[in-house]
Amino acid sequence: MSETAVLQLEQVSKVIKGQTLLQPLHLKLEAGRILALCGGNGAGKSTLLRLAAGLSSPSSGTVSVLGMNWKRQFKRCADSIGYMPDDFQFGEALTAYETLSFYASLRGAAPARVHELLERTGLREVKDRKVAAFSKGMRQRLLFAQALLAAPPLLILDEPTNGLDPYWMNAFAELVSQCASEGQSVIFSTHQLNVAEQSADEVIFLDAGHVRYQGAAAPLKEQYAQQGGLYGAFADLVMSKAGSSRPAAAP
Ligand SMILES: Nc1ncnc2c1ncn2[C@@H]1O[C@H](COP(=O)(O)OP(=O)(O)OP(=O)(O)O)[C@@H](O)[C@H]1O
Repeated sequence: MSETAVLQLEQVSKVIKGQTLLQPLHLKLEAGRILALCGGNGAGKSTLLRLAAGLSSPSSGTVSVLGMNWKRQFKRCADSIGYMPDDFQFGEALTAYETLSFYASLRGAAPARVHELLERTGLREVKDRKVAAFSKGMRQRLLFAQALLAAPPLLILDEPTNGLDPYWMNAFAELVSQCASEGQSVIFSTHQLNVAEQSADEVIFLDAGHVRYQGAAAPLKEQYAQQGGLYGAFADLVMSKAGSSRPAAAP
């Protein structure tokens, strides 16, 4: 008997006002796997992640988390995910510690978890500083810590490395790999193919709502080893096609 997928999309599409943002797609993410969603601006990455996070309803098909349908078991699905949106404003009057403690109380996470995550995301030293004084990268790390609070089975991260410096971009890859080794599944979007290269087991290349590649990262990395790995693969399978979205960042 096959294991229940942590995230499953079956024949899912998204159409808004007659415009197809996402062509019908299937996706199955197993426990402990990391999936990178790569694509240029407007490719449909956030659209897909919002569907996975139950924040938007599919125009066709079904989205389920651990075999539960978002429509029928919203609360249990919501309790099973950690979500990091691509744009989010924290309450600026609170410190990093207060902010994370606030979300911890909403998610039922222990105070010790707040300290642990401040440490893991490099924010312990600045925990008593107001979030208003945080840089973009520090806010991103706080947002990432927020998603990890309840140690959910599924992490849905929209552009998690946006604004991170090279050290933290590398650290992000290590952090998600650690989450996966502890059994959590991760789906994240990125423009940075080097981040996908470092951490993803599986990749989806999206282009104007179309899936151009979906599958294991390893054979693609091997096939395009002489052309820069996943960057070379993306250049060949997406960027070289007429009418494709703009290039993603080079490694
Ligand atoms: N609510 C909406 N109504 C109409 N069009 C929308 C809506 N949300 C997104 N779109 C369009 O859907 C397409 C995909 O948007 P989406 O935000 O999913 O792309 P993305 O891959 O996350 O892009 P980026 O890398 O720039 O963040 C874009 O053309 C966008 O303009």
